[in-house]
Amino acid sequence: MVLSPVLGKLVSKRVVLASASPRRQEILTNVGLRFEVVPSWFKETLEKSSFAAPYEYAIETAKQKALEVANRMHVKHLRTPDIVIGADTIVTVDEQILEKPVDKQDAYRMLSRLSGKEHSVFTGVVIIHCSSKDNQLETEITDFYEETKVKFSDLSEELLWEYIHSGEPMDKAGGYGIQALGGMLVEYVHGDFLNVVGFPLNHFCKKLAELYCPPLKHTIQHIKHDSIPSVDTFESLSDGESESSSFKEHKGAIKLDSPSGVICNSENSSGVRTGSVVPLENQNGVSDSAAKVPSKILDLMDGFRASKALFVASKLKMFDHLKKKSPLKAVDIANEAGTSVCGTERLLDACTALGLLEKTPQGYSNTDSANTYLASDGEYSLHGYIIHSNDHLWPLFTHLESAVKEGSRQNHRAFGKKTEDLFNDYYQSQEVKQRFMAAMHSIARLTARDVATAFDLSEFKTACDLGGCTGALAHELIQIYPNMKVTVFDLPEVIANTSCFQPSEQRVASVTFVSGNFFTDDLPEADLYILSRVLHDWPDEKIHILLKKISAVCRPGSALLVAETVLDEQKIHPPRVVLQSLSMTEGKQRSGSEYKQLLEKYGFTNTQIKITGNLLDVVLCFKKSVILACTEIA
Ligand SMILES: Cc1cn([C@H]2C[C@H](O)[C@@H](COP(=O)(O)OP(=O)(O)OP(=O)(O)O)O2)c(=O)[nH]c1=O
Repeated sequence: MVLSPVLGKLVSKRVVLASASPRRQEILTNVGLRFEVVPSWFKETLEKSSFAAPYEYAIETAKQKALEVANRMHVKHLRTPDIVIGADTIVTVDEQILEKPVDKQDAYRMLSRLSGKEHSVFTGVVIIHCSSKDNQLETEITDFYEETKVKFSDLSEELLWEYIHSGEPMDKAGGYGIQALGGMLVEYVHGDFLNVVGFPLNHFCKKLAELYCPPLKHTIQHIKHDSIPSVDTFESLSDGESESSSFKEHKGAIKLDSPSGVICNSENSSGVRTGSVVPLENQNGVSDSAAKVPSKILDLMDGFRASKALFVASKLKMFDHLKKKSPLKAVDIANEAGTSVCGTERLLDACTALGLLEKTPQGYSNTDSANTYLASDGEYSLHGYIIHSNDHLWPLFTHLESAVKEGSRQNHRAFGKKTEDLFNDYYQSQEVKQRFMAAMHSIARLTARDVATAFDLSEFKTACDLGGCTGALAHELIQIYPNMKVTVFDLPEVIANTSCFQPSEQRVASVTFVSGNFFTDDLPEADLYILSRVLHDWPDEKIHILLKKISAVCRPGSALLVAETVLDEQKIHPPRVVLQSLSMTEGKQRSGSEYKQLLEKYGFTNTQIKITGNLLDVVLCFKKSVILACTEIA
């Protein structure tokens, strides 16, 4: 079992831990999993006597906890998670299930039952894969449990009450915490220690490996040529790395033009279906070796086609046409877009193959996510950023080879202008300016809620979003913190163009736009300064000027909030951000410890980092010598 390929696959997914347990959060954070925490509201009231075995009760409770969160996120927040993890820990002694004590007497009752005896700790875990079809939540559930045996020594009354008065038993199954003071009660532990603490990490990692990197089936497939086995479509082929085969069953016809041969199904040890390919020349007999199809590499090879298909369909507003009316035939869309019918049909089919559209005999329709993220008018539309990617990033990336050889940004090759000229260009040409602002607005809208709620900011009465562009984050902040007033500080050319991005119904008075250059002009006063997607773009000298200025104006009690994607300590995850670095800006992406170090240099301490699972993570730090408690919002 190797964990990094699994984590690599999960990094682009919205993973949610449906648990308020700080122990579970810590255990999963320690292995490098990136996840959001959304505690479950499910009440642990299942009828225990209806379960044949205690572990069944723990699994069912874990399942209900996770399903409650998956449903709530799906319905309320339009944010269907990809994976929800739930867990439930119980202690069993003399065939009785003990959960968390309700009061000290209850803790006494539990602990005295455990005194001098061996008991079992069961944790039930579920991993739910979620998807949304026709606005309905669809789930695939994997569950397991782990048992650990723990023996307590004989506990005197005195010791029992001393322990109960410590307060530790109250939020723990069985009324004790083995990882802290409760450790003194324990004579021995047989099995996974972390299982007792609330999460069986070893079993969980094995399960993830089974789901995401199933072992390759090297054994030869025996195929009789007169009995064609049931077949999968090409998408389900696995090189041991493809996600599609891991937990989705594909049914369909044999892919006749498959270059490699006939594809047949097999089941691995965990009951997960995998595909293997039998070379054509061996179909009449027994194959010597099952060829591996490196689907991940093939996907990477073809990635540019997929990106460009998305860009062009967005640029031609195909998702907008289909949002207004659907289903539509290729010819209707071609008429609307002023494009060729045959070209449009190929593009629409490509978008369908990529899962962006649905195709029926009546024509093409948007999927739910195309309606939400690709049509240009949606609240969370990525249209602006997609157009920026097509018009600005794509030309830059065609010169990647020169960029790597020269170690510099390739604006002169891509646009015939030097970096400096091009940057000025953003504020010269109205079209380029609007495009850039729309791109920034796209990302800010999509991330604003997670950035604004990563920490409880309610104690800050005034905030200043430096380089806050269209004010998308500012508007989210005043929604969540009605007593906050936010100043958006940006270049005059930007501020002059913000009107078309303003929400109609908001309390506009709480957001003020101020023009200025944050490197050279005085900064507005605020309790909280915000730098969202700023630091990664600038070289160290510029960052020095900016952070020095912010530090100088920060009053005691003031804080700085940095929203950036925080890299892991090896600086290889998440891949999206590592790839972003290839555009060779003079700035750089940083890991959590690098942000902490950087901010400390300018007198900011008590740094807290929240990995949100969204495109931006959040770093909050406070001006030195002032200690403020800032609690996370779950
Ligand atoms: C036995 C034991 C339990 N525990 C904890 C693990 C669990 O957090 C808790 C059992 O309660 P659970 O109901 O499993 O979990 P929870 O209420 O803490 O969180 P949520 O329901 O939101 O997921 O007891 C310890 O921390 N140490 C121990 O030694």
